[in-house]
Amino acid sequence: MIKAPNIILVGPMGAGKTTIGRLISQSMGKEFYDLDKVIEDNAGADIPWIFEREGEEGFRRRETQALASIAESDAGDCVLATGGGIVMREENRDILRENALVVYLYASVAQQLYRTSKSTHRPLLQTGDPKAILKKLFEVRDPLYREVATLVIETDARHPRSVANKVLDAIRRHLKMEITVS
Ligand SMILES: Nc1ncnc2c1ncn2[C@@H]1O[C@H](COP(=O)(O)OP(=O)(O)OP(=O)(O)O)[C@@H](O)[C@H]1O
Ligand SMILES: O=C(O)C1=C[C@@H](O)[C@@H](O)[C@H](O)C1
Ligand SMILES: [Mg+2]
Repeated sequence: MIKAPNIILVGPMGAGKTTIGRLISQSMGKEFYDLDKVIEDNAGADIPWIFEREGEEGFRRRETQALASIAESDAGDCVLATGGGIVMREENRDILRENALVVYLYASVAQQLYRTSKSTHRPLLQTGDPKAILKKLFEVRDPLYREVATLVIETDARHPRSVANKVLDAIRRHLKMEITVS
């Protein structure tokens, strides 16, 4: 049997990367990592604290280090949920493309807004009108998510379990296709 590669989920805040990542890791029998959590564990502090003390630039440095160490070392054995801004650095996009099967979880701005509205742990949404911020981020980032992704999965109007099943089906189909063409 051909071993599946590392699976990395990208997409905006509230797309469901953490939720869906955990579900598909269980189904695939792979280790699950959430990059935001890895960054927090490495720093011994939470994301709002890192943004406050080190600025977004400090957070992005930590994010690149954490991504590189997981993507390049955990050969084929993990599902990694990233943070919404992972595609902002070209260096990160190269790591993503070279080391994993990347899945873009697409969510409309309306869904992003709804799903992020119940929590206050995302510093970028604390500085103004969340809808306008999410819209602006989406305009910049949607093409970058598409640039690194092998698979794009729509998540609006779907229960997390149903999104997870859709992702698993798409991965299976994709890997079979890779086997027949190579
Ligand atoms: N398909 C879905 N339908 C409805 N709610 C969802 C769906 N996916 C995730 N959620 C809910 O949306 C919220 C945000 O999900 P989650 O934290 O998984 O997003 P994320 O993509 O990891 O965001 P971030 O980039 O900020 O880490 C959670 O409360 C989760 O339960
Ligand atoms: O969209 C972003 O830039 C971010 C998303 C979160 O997952 C965290 O990684 C952090 O709050 C930044
Ligand atoms: Mg998350």
